[in-house]
Amino acid sequence: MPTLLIYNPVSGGHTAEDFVNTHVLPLLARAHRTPDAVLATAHAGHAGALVTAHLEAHAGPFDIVLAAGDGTLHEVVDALTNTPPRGQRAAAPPARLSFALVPCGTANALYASLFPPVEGEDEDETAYRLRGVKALVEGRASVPLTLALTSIQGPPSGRTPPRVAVSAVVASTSLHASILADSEALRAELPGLERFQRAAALNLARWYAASATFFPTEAAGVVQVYDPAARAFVPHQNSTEDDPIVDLAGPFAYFLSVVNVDRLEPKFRIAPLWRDVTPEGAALDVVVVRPERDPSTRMDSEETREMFSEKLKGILGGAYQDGAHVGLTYADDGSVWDNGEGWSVVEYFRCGGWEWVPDDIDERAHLVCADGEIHEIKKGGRATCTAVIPSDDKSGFAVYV
Ligand SMILES: Nc1ncnc2c1ncn2[C@@H]1O[C@H](COP(=O)(O)OP(=O)(O)OP(=O)(O)O)[C@@H](O)[C@H]1O
Repeated sequence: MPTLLIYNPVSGGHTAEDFVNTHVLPLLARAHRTPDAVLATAHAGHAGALVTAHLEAHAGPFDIVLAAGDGTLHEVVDALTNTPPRGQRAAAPPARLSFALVPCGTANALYASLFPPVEGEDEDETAYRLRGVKALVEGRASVPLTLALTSIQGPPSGRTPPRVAVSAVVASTSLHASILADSEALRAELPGLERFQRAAALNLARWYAASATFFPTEAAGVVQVYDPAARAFVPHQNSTEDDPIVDLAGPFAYFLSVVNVDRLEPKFRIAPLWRDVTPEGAALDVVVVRPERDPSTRMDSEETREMFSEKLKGILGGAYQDGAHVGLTYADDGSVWDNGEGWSVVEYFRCGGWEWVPDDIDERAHLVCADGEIHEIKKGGRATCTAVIPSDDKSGFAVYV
């Protein structure tokens, strides 16, 4: 199958070029899979343009070896989904595009989720980073990717058509979108994961004024929510087959949906159920924290937000303990337990889609993050996110595992 190798020389710790030359190209050559082209990205947005141009000139299906992080993968799936087919892309029926990922980014959420690091296993780092390429050269089947399509719409009276952001990892608002909006400015100073922690500290006390709506998955027919007592997904109490849509009032502290991943960093398992209870068909897992579920939150004030920010830090810290946050509940006095009794602290939804309508007065609630890229909802607008999966094994995107 035609193979294209693309690397982003500035992803993460700038290791991609050296790693490709030293390890990836020799491995491909030994397997007689020398790429038809080896291309380096020269600027933001270039990965999408390179792949689109290549697919317009050559017929698929294609394998792409991608040495980069999640943001570069996002550029490729976003560009191909949003660019009307021309050339070979228009002449031939849709062809599947399969990626062999080489983790060279900062977070590498998708790679870490597909190949979760095993505690105590002392595989060396080079072998670990070559697992995706090994799966390709060993001829393993690629696994289809679910996509999250987030339509960013302006006010009903506006004339700009909605922009559809395509995610293969995350679509979020609230704290996560604020972190990604602020962390980019810290990239030069802090090239590693620390920049996300620094940006988190700046934003932990913010609450986001918005309302959200959840739509059911086709498979379940209802919106599901994780029940810490049952340790399982159950139908949300407001979702029935006749009336499955669930509305949620703000304020929100955290609102993050994922596809394909259970973690955002190798050890940060924010959506553990994605891996523990594999979704059937197209689905999104959405992790929500609403501060007013805390029984000790009596009124909204700066002091309350500061106090809740400490609690939120502890709650999200559960993601570093193998996803323990999803089992936390509130005692009557607002303290947080893990005994399964009381209100769940985190609302963990499995749904087919969601809608987010920010209040006009809250500027930060207008930010939406799609795989690290930040979009802004115009005043009076909304964001609507839907999960989609390839309709057959000849279309869409897939990854070698
Ligand atoms: N030559 C280049 N110069 C500057 N920016 C580039 C270049 N090539 C690509 N980019 C930009 O680099 C950004 C970051 O890349 P990428 O997502 O691969 O790494 P990362 O952000 O370090 O990792 P992760 O997304 O896994 O945390 C991409 O969004 C892309 O727009």
